[in-house]
Amino acid sequence: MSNPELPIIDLEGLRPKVASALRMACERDGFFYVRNHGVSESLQGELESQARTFFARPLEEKMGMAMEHGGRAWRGYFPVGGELTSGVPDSKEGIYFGAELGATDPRVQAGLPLHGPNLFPALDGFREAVLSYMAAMTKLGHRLMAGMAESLDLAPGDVSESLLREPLTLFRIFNYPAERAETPRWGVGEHTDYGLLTILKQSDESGLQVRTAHGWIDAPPLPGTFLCNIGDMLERMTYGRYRSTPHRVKNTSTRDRLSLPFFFDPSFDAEVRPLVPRASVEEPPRWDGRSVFDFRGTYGEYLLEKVSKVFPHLATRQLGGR
Ligand SMILES: O=C(O)CCC(=O)C(=O)O
Ligand SMILES: [Fe+2]
Repeated sequence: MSNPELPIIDLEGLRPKVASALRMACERDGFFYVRNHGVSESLQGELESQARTFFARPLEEKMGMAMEHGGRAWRGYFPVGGELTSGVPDSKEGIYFGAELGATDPRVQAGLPLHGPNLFPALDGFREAVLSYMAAMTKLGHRLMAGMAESLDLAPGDVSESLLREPLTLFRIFNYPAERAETPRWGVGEHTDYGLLTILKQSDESGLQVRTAHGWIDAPPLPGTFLCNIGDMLERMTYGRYRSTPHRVKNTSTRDRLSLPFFFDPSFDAEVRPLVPRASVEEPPRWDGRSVFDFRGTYGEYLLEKVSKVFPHLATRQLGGR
């Protein structure tokens, strides 16, 4: 199931060349690697080593910053089995982060869900590494979305003004424990991502699989690159011309697998509307039988509906019974 075919896009290439490579990748599988992305290797190394140190701590200590303590900001640690995909517990543990907002921020004062301060472990340098990495990823997210706009023959402002005034940036660090069972469980079941763009860093262990038109293929880590994929909102904006493609994870290696997805999503209050003319192609059938076009409302509402399914218990308690 290995596949060298997901394209690798060099971001230092000429702009029109990058735009046409993005167009081809997004019309095909919606998955592509990027190289020459400008994010420091030493920062990535530091973050990975901080993350490994954290996950190696005793469960009791990690539970000290569990998501139950994160309130409406929806931040913190969840243990193996704590998150569900399509109702089934995932074989992974992880930490949820987002933009660091203090108590005086108007959005926090207004009690807006998913906005607020992060929970950080008491490890020297952890907080700094996460915040620097999120800043670098936000910059890369804007750069990639400018390329996406160009790839759709849109002016940069068409996307940035309507959707990216205050992009919602979510960052997760996952650890998929080495599975010793003969039939390893799913680390994450089949799903699509909710927003615009996911930029993924993986440790040396493979495990991610992508459902292309030709069947499931592996999307292993490649040195010096990030793996990007587009989410439901980009599919919606383009009437399905760009694909939000299902993927899933199984760690079959004998080592724990770390993955660090960064989600670059529309502003919470943005209503995501199609930005390109409707093509004559039929909408392809979706993995979950639901259409990304039926939904009416803001991106925030779409997202809350999704997260309340993956953490039903927390959603009732912390988001007020959604
Ligand atoms: O761990 C991975 O490689 C991917 C995780 C993922 O698909 C997600 O968090 O949406
Ligand atoms: Fe995903």
